[in-house]
Amino acid sequence: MSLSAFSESPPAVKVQNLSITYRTTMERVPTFKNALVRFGRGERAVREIHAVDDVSFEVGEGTSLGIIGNNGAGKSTLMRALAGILPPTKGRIEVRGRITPLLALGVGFNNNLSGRENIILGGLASGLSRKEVEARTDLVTEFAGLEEFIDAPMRTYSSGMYSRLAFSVAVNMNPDILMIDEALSAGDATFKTKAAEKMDELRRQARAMFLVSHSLGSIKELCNECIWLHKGRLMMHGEPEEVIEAYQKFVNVGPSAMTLDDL
Ligand SMILES: Nc1ncnc2c1ncn2[C@@H]1O[C@H](COP(=O)(O)OP(=O)(O)OP(=O)(O)O)[C@@H](O)[C@H]1O
Repeated sequence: MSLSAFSESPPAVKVQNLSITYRTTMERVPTFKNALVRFGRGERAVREIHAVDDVSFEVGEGTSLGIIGNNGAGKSTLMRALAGILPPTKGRIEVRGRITPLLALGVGFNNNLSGRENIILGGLASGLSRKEVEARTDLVTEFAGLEEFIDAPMRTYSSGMYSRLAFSVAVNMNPDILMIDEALSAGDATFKTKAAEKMDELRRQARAMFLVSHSLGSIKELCNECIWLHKGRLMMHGEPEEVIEAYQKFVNVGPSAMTLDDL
């Protein structure tokens, strides 16, 4: 499907020829000896990873965009770039509105601080004033169901408690553009239901929503558009049904596999 089919409403996000390249050193612990050996072989000390490679798309207001693709396809990197955490190596990103930068849930949390202090951190990071964040602290705590633990350091939290708080921060700061990376895996079954309801509400309010998930069922349920990335390239942009079908054909797992975690 062509991109123009989606561009009736003004774009909330416009991505043009975006490339993100990571530069990493070859060794965990660089040594002089290894550097000499590499120099002798004429090898370079840095490795470039083209995590996002010349990707262009537009998302109109009111869109819920699912982002799918195998491990390492570049989904989280694209989300980080959209949130302004990673600068584009090449290309442009235009965003209209305030974005919540809590992506992979809890990125940016400090484990030595209490839950309450991390709510403040997360809120400030999403562009609210301290007063605005403080006014929301009880709501965030209550949504996460962590009233008793909110003043304990986050290192003492279970992983479920951790992700419940991260999700609650992400969704309760009233972002214009909501970005969720695998949110639906947050917490137990009860919390999942609550999370899904909250996402539904936000989807109706937010200017746009981005959801990265390996759960293709969730993408179908929650999104009205979908992009599929493969090795940093945009393979397809269209309606979730058709993009998921093409993706499943591509990975040859058949339509019955709704979760592709092991890819
Ligand atoms: N900080 C980093 N430094 C170097 N390379 C990175 C970094 N983060 C990601 N990469 C590489 O960039 C590529 C894309 O990674 P990314 O995390 O965006 O993929 P993904 O689609 O979100 O994967 P997954 O489904 O496993 O979460 C991978 O090859 C990965 O190894």
